[in-house]
Amino acid sequence: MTSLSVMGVGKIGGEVAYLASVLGIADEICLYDSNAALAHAQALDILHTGIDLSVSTDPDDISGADIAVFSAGIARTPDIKTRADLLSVNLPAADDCAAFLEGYSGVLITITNPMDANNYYLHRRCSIPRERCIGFGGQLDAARFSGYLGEYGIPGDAWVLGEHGEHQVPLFSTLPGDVPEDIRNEILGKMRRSSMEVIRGKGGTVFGPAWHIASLIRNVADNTHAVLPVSCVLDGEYGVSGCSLGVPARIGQSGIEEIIEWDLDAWEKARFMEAAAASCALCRRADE
Ligand SMILES: NC(=O)c1ccc[n+]([C@@H]2O[C@H](COP(=O)([O-])OP(=O)(O)OC[C@H]3O[C@@H](n4cnc5c(N)ncnc54)[C@H](O)[C@@H]3O)[C@@H](O)[C@H]2O)c1
Ligand SMILES: O=C(O)C[C@H](O)C(=O)O
Repeated sequence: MTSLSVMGVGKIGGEVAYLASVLGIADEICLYDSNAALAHAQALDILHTGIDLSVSTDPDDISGADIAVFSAGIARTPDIKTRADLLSVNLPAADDCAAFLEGYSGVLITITNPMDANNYYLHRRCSIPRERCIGFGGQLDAARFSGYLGEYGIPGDAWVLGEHGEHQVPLFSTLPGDVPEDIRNEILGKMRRSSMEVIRGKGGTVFGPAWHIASLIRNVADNTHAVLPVSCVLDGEYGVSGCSLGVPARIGQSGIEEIIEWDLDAWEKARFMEAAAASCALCRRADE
């Protein structure tokens, strides 16, 4: 029995609620949106699948859920160059949803961009312990990285740390073979541009992120202890504090069980520290 609340049930939140329902990950869901008519319609649409689950649109039920997803706010259009550009426009949505998360004792998953800064902001604003604030993005970035590695005929598992944004850090040192710096930079450039190709074509990324968010929710619900690339509020790990950033972490029912510190090579370390500087600066701006 897992209960899930989704705050912001537009393209991504709606798809996550649908997937969590049809995949049997959650059997109790609460859907909240500032557009109450949309939340009502999404609830009805899910109920019309005929799946046996309970669906609420009462915001008072948000804080009772085992897992809460924050996906409310504005998404990028082709005119919005970076996810960081969404900070000030999405803080009001974070504040609105934070009001429902006071004293929250479940696991919060942050989706809304800039995801790392919003994860840090909600951790502080709602006093939710950092272990229970998981930022989503690394699994999606890793899937994209894996696609590019395939294009270049490079074998190995794809991992992406750092910021879910311009400062993402694909790991090449964990691959079996050496990848020269010019190829690393070429692949990183493609990764930075990859979601915009989807946004331009269909108005937003949905299937890719929703699939991986559902998988993250399942890992929490099923207490798998799997190691995944997720954004964690750092307190000295990797030499960084004062922001949330993508790192390998063990995930279970209580949230982040362990942050794992991997040895990065010089190229990765330099980019990880750039990511930390960028994320810390955004987090400070959010706190102002
Ligand atoms: N982390 C990731 O990998 C990832 C992936 C996809 C999308 N996103 C981000 O998720 C967010 C949502 O994207 P989307 O495509 O679903 O957008 P969307 O516009 O389709 O849906 C957003 C929903 O949030 C609601 N909303 C806005 N302000 C609100 C508030 N104050 N309180 C409650 N609800 C509010 C809107 O009514 C809308 O239904 C964006 O910031 C987007 O960039 C992140
Ligand atoms: O790129 C975006 O703005 C949406 C999301 O963060 C994504 O990576 O698909």
